[in-house]
Amino acid sequence: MASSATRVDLDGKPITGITICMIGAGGFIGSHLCEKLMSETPHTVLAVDVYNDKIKHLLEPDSLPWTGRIQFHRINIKNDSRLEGLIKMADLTINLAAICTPADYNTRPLDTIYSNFIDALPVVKYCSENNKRLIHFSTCEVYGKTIGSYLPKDSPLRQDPAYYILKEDESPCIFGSIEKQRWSYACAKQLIERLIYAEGAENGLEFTIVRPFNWIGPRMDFIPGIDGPSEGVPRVLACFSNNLLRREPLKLVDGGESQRTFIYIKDAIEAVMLMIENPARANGHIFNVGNPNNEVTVRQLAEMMTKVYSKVSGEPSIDSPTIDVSSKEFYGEGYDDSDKRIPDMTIINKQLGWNPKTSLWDLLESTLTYQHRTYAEAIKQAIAKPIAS
Ligand SMILES: NC(=O)c1ccc[n+]([C@@H]2O[C@H](COP(=O)([O-])OP(=O)(O)OC[C@H]3O[C@@H](n4cnc5c(N)ncnc54)[C@H](O)[C@@H]3O)[C@@H](O)[C@H]2O)c1
Ligand SMILES: O=C(O)[C@H]1O[C@H](OP(=O)(O)OP(=O)(O)OC[C@H]2O[C@@H](n3ccc(=O)[nH]c3=O)[C@H](O)[C@@H]2O)[C@H](O)[C@@H](O)[C@@H]1O
Repeated sequence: MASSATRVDLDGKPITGITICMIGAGGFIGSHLCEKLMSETPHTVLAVDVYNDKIKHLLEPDSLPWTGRIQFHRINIKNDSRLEGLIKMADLTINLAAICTPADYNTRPLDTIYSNFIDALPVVKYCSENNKRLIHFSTCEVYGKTIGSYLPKDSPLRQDPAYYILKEDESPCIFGSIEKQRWSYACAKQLIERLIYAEGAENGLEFTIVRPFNWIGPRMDFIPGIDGPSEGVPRVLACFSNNLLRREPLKLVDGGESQRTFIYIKDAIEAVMLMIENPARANGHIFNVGNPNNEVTVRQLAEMMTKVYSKVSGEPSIDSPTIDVSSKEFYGEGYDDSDKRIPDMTIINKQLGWNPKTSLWDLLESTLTYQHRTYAEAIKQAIAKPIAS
């Protein structure tokens, strides 16, 4: 329930309720953001998506304390004239809609480019023309590869943070060649960032751009064959969860040497809330949102998830918990990878005073407890079915 105590922003001013048009509200991040907005703020959400399974618990039944403050609009933003009306009704638009799973970037590059650039264009245009504030979700993938990755393997400069820390206002965007279609997503996101920035500079659009660094937690993507296609390839948290639930080895792409920093979705949502409620501090900025303290290689992530899953499920791990696969076999031709992703936190710290809190072990423990509770029984039944029939 929205707290009755007066809520204030970072400058001590009372926060009044606003209307937010949230596009992509039915996805992983959108579902957590809607939950937070409903339970802790007075704001109203016009939730736009083609799916609503992940926010059903917020929409039904009619007796929920926030009834009337969230409305679902089943709209495909590619071709629906109702979008502009919703943006006009709102004080703020948050655009989360995108194709954003690496398995799609090199196998469906056209859909990826259309989704991340072309389909986002009208949203930017309507916000700019109607003087509405926009929070747009970009990605840490816009940084691409680190400068350090191009240095000789034995160069001592590889250990120098200047060659790998990713800074919003300084780091270049380094992508592979055009045949490496993995970068179709990053390139489309980069161009929409540039367009939004230009709308700000030339037409006064009030914008904030978010670059998430591997946000993970409950409701991320799907478990193949249970609540998504059997042959689908979700992001790494769901791939590894699926393997653990099915007692299969976790697949390490190209040796699992790439490095990532993972952040708990609930920590990241706190940062977005600060952006929503402190426009004067957030407008005109691009923010990295990640947890620089939670860096692991993908192999280390697999090992940690195996240990945590054993703990939460009470089942011992299998004898060979991981297996190596090539990226060509796993993702197909045209895959490439970001080598290392550590966010610089200076700007978000200065503007919003935000810091992540949750350790990788703790966030995996709560997330894998959720995965086990939600899926273990369904997986058992799915595995038993062919034998029974
Ligand atoms: N999760 C992360 O760590 C992460 C990292 C980097 C960037 N991002 C960005 O954040 C945003 C949200 O990511 P997410 O993890 O919640 O992804 P998600 O796939 O769970 O959510 C995206 C939502 O957008 C909806 N959508 C897509 N196209 C649409 C259309 N044409 N019309 C209406 N709805 C549409 C989808 O149905 C989905 O519910 C994306 O823009 C993504 O690129 C996320
Ligand atoms: O989440 C993010 O911050 C961004 O990064 C992701 O990209 P990536 O981190 O490469 O995507 P994952 O699917 O989560 O893969 C992470 C790493 O694990 C590896 N992987 C994935 C799945 C698997 O089963 N095994 C495996 O080794 C991948 O090759 C990659 O190196 C996606 O592009 C976006 O969701 C988002 O923009």
